[in-house]
Amino acid sequence: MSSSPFFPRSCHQARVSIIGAGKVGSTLAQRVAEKNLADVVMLDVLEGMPQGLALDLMEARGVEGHDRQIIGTNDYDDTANSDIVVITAGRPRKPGMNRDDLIEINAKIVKTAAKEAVARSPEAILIVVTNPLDVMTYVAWEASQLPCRRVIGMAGVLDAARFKTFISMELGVSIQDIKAMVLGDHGQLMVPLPRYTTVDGIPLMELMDTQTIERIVERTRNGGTEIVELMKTGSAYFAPASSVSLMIEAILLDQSRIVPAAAYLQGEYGLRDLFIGVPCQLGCQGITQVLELELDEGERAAFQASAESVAQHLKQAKEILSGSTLG
Ligand SMILES: NC(=O)C1=CN([C@@H]2O[C@H](COP(=O)(O)OP(=O)(O)OC[C@H]3O[C@@H](n4cnc5c(N)ncnc54)[C@H](O)[C@@H]3O)[C@@H](O)[C@H]2O)C=CC1
Ligand SMILES: O=C([O-])CC(=O)C(=O)O
Repeated sequence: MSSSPFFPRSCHQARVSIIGAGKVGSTLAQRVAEKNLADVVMLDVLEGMPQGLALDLMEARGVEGHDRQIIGTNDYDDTANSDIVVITAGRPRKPGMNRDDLIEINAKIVKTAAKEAVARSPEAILIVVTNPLDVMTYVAWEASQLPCRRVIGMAGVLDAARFKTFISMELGVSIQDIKAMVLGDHGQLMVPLPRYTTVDGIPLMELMDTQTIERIVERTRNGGTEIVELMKTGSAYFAPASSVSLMIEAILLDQSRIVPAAAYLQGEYGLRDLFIGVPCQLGCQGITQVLELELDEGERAAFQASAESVAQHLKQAKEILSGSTLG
């Protein structure tokens, strides 16, 4: 077919595949397409559902005015040659549950999704969203057999966004002036770092008393739970989708941004062989650098406790996947 002047294509149209077209996946598809970052393929096990959502998003183009292609599918072949694969497939938690309660149900889903998607996009960068995040990122990495720096877990951008939100609400200042850092697992033991958090360069500790900071840190740790308890069915998806979209933008535009994300540690922070939230530099190769922050005694102990919890739950996931605890 001769190329038409009415349908220009750049020499490389970036393509993002999203495995799991539920709340987070479909909201992310909208963000990626409407920010004009990439064409999007949404895959789900439910027949017709990703196809219907994709058609709806295609029709929105008539108003939003972009030319991105959005495809819905149940077939992994349609995800081939993606630049980025995002895994959002799996169950969200219900009120009263911890994220770790999802290990059993989500480990097999994530393992299959990573294997099937990366087999068709061997050059892709893999971003994992499914909970429990740090453990599922490890499961996806092992299944995909990708180099570790091309597998990244999304949580820190979201946790830091929540920390920034609560600071901005407390001080009545624009969120644009706040920089916040959160380390550790995406769970009850996450480690928001007030010492590395600033408002237009002013250390947070000069603007708030210790008690107020402690209250905001606790609300940040409970950020996901607060929404689960309010919603009753399902969990947060607008801020999670925005957070993944920021990471996709950093990678596709090779922005060298520093964001907290779950990365594979190989001796950094004295830890090995696990994924956990640390400051990472993101570019077109994935994680180009893991930054090691100087931690004081309390911060180091909190990070260590967080890592121990991830290691313990990772062991549980490995046992489930090897079949040794299957009844
Ligand atoms: N890392 C983070 O910060 C966050 C993680 N999450 C997690 O993301 C996951 C998705 O959350 P939601 O989108 O709200 O859930 P959802 O239930 O709306 O969507 C999940 C989708 O996965 C699909 N799915 C299930 N098994 C599949 C398979 N084998 N292959 C392909 N698709 C499959 C389901 O049909 C469903 O459409 C949950 O595990 C949730 O806990 C959610 C928010 C933030
Ligand atoms: O709370 C949940 O289960 C979903 C999630 O990870 C979050 O919103 O932080």
